[in-house]
Amino acid sequence: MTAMLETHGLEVFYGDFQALFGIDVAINAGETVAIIGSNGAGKSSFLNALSGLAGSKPDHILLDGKPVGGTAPFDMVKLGVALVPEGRKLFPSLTVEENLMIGTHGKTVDRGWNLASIYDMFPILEERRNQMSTTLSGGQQQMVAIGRGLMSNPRVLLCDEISLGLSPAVVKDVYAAIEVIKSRDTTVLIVEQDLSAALKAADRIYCFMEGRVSLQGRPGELSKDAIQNAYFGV
Ligand SMILES: Nc1ncnc2c1ncn2[C@@H]1O[C@H](COP(=O)(O)OP(=O)(O)OP(=O)(O)O)[C@@H](O)[C@H]1O
Repeated sequence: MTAMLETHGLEVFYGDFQALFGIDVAINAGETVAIIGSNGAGKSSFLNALSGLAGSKPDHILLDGKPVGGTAPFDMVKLGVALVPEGRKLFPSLTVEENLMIGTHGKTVDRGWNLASIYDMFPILEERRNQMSTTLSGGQQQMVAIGRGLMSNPRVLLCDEISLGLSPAVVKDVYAAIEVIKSRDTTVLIVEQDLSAALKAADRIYCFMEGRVSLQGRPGELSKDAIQNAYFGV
């Protein structure tokens, strides 16, 4: 079976500095995959390459077996790969609804994500639809960022550190939304420093260390020690 999205020997450079050293990752349609790893392991660089924000060689990233590495970010969205960026990156001068609508620009296929389905998942956003995004709490802003990504009706949603800086109760809400997204046949790739959140949500995990995959497998099949070794390098 051809994976929906896969990388083969993916390398990412920032000038002379190499952040990723030959990453092989495969994501099948309908799966939720988590990339875990400590600060600087290369998780964001990986998502940036998948979303076209960081350059890569064409055949280092395959979508349905076709080379897409180095494709411009907007064209990746049109191909069905949407990013929920670290730090949310909402437009501060726009309302909640305007921020959500920005996401529709890359939409090429209707997979059922629209304002109604986003508001169904996050009712608080409907209440606040006309408020400026800056007036929302951190958790609500994260909901807008997830909603904006979904508004492009992606095949795969790439989520970078969606629990960062949120209280445990809000993290629970955000991950409840991930369950809804999964149940609607959207493939999800999450980058997460919160190990327990990642292990709970993911069908499979990849652990990165210093720009390389240090461990991969299904959460239930990996021992706590193996994960800690791969994560911290102890
Ligand atoms: N724009 C950049 N220019 C130069 N080096 C960078 C840039 N972005 C990231 N790096 C470096 O690449 C390496 C991987 O960083 P990356 O942000 O991908 O890791 P990460 O696992 O996402 O960490 P974090 O959780 O801190 O975001 C780090 O050494 C980082 O300093």
